[in-house]
Amino acid sequence: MQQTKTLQKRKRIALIAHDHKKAEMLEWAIYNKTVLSRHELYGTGTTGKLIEEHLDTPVRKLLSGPLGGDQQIGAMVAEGKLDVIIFFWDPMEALPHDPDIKALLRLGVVWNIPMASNRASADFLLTSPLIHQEYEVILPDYSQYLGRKV
Ligand SMILES: O=C(CO)COP(=O)(O)O
Repeated sequence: MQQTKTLQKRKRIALIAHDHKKAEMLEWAIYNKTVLSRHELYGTGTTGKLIEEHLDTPVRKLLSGPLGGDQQIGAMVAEGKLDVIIFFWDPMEALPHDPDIKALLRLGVVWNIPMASNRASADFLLTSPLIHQEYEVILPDYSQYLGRKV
């Protein structure tokens, strides 16, 4: 039988931006302050602090990315504790925690999480009627992997 989960009206949204993308993330977040403040916001350390200060909206701050913040967000995804990820990652610079970034992006796909990596897609997500709706999502079926002998 297919497994589903119900996404509440108030979404749990993770906001993450690399250093060269922080200004863009902040501008986007300020522009979308009204919508964002209706949801539960999470962020990696520095991004979260920046957004909290400028939006005057509480953001649950995890560790800074290079110190494990991406992994913490990834763990939340795996545990079904996040609904949306807005992650403006830097396509122009290699970062020391690249494996963590890749791991987070992978888990977002594994768990069928709506993810935006740039402003255009973030706008699509935030203007979707689903952002304020309660709705049911079908969870991916990984029983074939769970049943496999390692
Ligand atoms: O490095 C990050 C994500 O990979 C972001 O971390 P900060 O928000 O702490 O800068």
